Amino acid sequence: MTTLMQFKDVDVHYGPIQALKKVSLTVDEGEIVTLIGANGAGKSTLLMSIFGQPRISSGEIIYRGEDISQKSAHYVASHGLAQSPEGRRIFPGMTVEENLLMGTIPIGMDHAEEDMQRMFELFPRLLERRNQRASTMSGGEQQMLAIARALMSRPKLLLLDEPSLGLAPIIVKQIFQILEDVASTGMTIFLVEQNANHALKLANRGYVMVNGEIRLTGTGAELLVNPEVRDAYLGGH
Ligand SMILES: Nc1ncnc2c1ncn2[C@@H]1O[C@H](COP(=O)(O)OP(=O)(O)OP(=O)(O)O)[C@@H](O)[C@H]1O
Repeated sequence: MTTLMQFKDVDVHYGPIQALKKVSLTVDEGEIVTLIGANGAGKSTLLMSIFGQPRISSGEIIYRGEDISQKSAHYVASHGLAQSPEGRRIFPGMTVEENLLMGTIPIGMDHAEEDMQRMFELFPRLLERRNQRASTMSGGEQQMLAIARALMSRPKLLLLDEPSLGLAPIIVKQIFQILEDVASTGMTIFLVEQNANHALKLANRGYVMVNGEIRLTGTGAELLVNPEVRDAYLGGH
């Protein structure tokens, strides 16, 4: 397997607070890897550090053989990394179509029309809403739009920050079904989630983060039955 992204002993500090402590993890091509952990564990910090905000204080972030930890967000985005951020951050006043076009910024408009059609096949709901302002859509639809927008830059690695956040269980199920569909196209996915149950069922491998440290790692199936994971993240079920 080819390693696509690797964190090697990464530390991140916010002033006196150490948010990431010697974090090491790998994502291989074609895998779905999840990072689970409680509120405040450091999951978003890890994702954002890929784009240089915050900058890491030591260690390396290797992407396709190159240390990208000191590169600009634009450099990272134009080299095949796309993120659907926590809270979605779509443009509320823009239509679905306009939001999708914003996703092409890192690569240019050459394939925009063709890629938009692909997104409408993957997300039929977005086709129905293509001329609607994003702010008028439901939370689940907005999440679909955020994922589709990230895919518009033809990423090699799709980074997702808590796609289930604030959504009703039935919608969460739909979102995870879509992620399975996206993964079946060969896309490599790194998924940060508090919803351990769904995330571990979807993922090939997972990491558990506690207070900025990687506490456990294993296949999704192994972590699902791990007693510590069950107690802390699956409500003991
Ligand atoms: N900009 C910041 N300045 C100072 N401290 C921060 C900043 N952002 C995050 N932190 C702190 O760093 C730690 C990790 O936060 P982070 O948001 O990465 O956690 P998380 O696991 O993503 O949680 P959540 O699920 O709430 O997003 C927390 O203690 C948080 O308070």
